[in-house]
Amino acid sequence: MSTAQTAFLKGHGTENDFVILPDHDGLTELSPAAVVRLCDRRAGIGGDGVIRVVRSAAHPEARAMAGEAEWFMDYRNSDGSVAEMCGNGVRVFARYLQRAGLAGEGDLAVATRAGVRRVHIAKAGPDGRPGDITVAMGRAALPEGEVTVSVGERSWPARNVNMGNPHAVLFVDDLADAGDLYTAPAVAPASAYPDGANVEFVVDRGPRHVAMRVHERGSGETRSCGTGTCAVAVATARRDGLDPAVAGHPVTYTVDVPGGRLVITELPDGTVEMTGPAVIVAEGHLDASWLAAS
Ligand SMILES: N[C@@H](CCC[C@H](N)C(=O)O)C(=O)O
Repeated sequence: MSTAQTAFLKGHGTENDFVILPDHDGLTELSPAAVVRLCDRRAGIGGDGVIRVVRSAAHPEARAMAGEAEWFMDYRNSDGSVAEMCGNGVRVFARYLQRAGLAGEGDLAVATRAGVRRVHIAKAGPDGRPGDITVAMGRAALPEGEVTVSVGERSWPARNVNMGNPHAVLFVDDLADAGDLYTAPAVAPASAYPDGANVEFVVDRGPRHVAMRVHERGSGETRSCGTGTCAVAVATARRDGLDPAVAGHPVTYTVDVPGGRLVITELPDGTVEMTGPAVIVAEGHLDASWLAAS
């Protein structure tokens, strides 16, 4: 990374936080080691992941989507691994584009490794507070087969939900049942998740209202996971005997996370919409020699 390419921003969506690297022309070599250094909360900027902002036309994985979406979200987990999709990240990505004058309030499309996602940036409030952002997250896939999640000696049946990235959703009596989540819960069978899993622990809060904790693949416990809230809403709806495709009307769940609240709606066509906040908190420049040392 050269000195001319070291601008960064820091942002979060319901406290799922990211280092944002504008690299519009795709000139930056971003190694897994550099991602780990950037996400380090003591020796780096700190974050659950890194979002590189690249023109779709400038990225080999996104070139085919360039006609539909000008911008590609190159998302990395804090351990340096690549992920297909990040729900909170897409909202923060859109907020970055808005702040940079590259998108306005209203509709835009964002290319991700899970495909193009359509985004709507709501108007700012009368107090100037930025409007919430809604993302069309695509359809949830619900692979068949039993899945079990274990923490220590305890095990629960879980639902396999894929929102472009893999999730195991389980219902517990108390969110404390998840334990300290310093290590990843065990998910079996391994064959259900060849690329690993994000794991969501869910409790009921009221009618169509749940709360969750998450252990994210590649990042550990985070304060929120957008794709996770979508997986949770769909899994909870099925548990409650609700399928919008059968009912013929949308089904909405409020999902509380440690870092805030997201509202998730599954539509009769099977697609899922996520609405929530996105905040840019800082903007600056990285020391290029520090980053080059990784
Ligand atoms: N926090 C994200 C998900 C980020 C990717 C995930 N850890 C994975 O590896 O699939 C979200 O808001 O969806």
